Amino acid sequence: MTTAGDASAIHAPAGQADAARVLHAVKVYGRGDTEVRALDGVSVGFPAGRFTAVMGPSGSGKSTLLHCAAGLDTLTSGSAFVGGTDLSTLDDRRLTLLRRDRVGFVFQAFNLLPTLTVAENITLPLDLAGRTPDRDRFDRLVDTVGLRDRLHHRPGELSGGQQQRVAVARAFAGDPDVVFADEPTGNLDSRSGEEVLRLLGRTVRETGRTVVMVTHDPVAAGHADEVVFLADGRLVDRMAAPTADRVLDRMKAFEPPAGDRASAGPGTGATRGATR
Ligand SMILES: Nc1ncnc2c1ncn2[C@@H]1O[C@H](COP(=O)(O)OP(=O)(O)OP(=O)(O)O)[C@@H](O)[C@H]1O
Repeated sequence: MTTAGDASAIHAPAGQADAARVLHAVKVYGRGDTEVRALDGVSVGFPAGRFTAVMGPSGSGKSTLLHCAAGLDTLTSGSAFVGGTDLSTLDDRRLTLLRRDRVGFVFQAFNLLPTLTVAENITLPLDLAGRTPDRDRFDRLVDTVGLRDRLHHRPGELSGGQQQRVAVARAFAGDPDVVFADEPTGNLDSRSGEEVLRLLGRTVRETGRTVVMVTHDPVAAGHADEVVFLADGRLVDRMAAPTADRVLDRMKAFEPPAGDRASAGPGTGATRGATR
């Protein structure tokens, strides 16, 4: 295992194509006194057919990395690729099309359309693209997420866990290159969260899809094939075959020394993750 500060030695396993990656990614918010360097030269690939979790303390740049890798935000410098496509070469229209056709999203807040049924929410990306959903594929997806008896319900009639499973089905409906999930279990109780995590893991393993998930929670990260760790906007480690305990141990290294903890205040990522 590599150590913090030795970022040059952190590589993905050799020989695997990346579904998405960023190279020398820098993201600066604000300027002058208020400048924040949210990403400070991150190079990381997310291998195709794998479930990768992104972890790190609060403010380490996880969401920024996810948003820039997914084309929801632009880098200050460096490059972001989905498959072989360099996002910086796309104009707004082509970027919108790439997000619609090649990327799936799952957000903490579900983001379902309340007036549409479950079935309509799932096929929405395809409908927007003018594509006809493949019936068999749709059926398999509905069975995988366990929502067959809820297809004609509206999101408001579902539990949070069920709503997030709809969001997962929607994210995979268009057969995207990669699904980006930002704290997908953040609004769920631990049992519903566990179901969503198992669903993500199963979908990756059974269909060869790719998932990149930001989380604070070592238990959530333990469902991934690999965890990448950020600290202060830099990639500091990768862990293959993670378990919740190993991830928690690694996160403890980010906590301030005991003497500094009182002044650090509540809510570092490590602390929050450990207590969920
Ligand atoms: N729109 C913005 N304007 C200014 N600063 C921002 C903006 N978005 C993020 N930041 C800053 O960039 C840094 C990284 O933020 P980011 O949300 O990526 O971290 P994170 O690791 O996802 O944090 P958390 O775990 O708390 O969600 C933080 O210091 C944050 O305050």
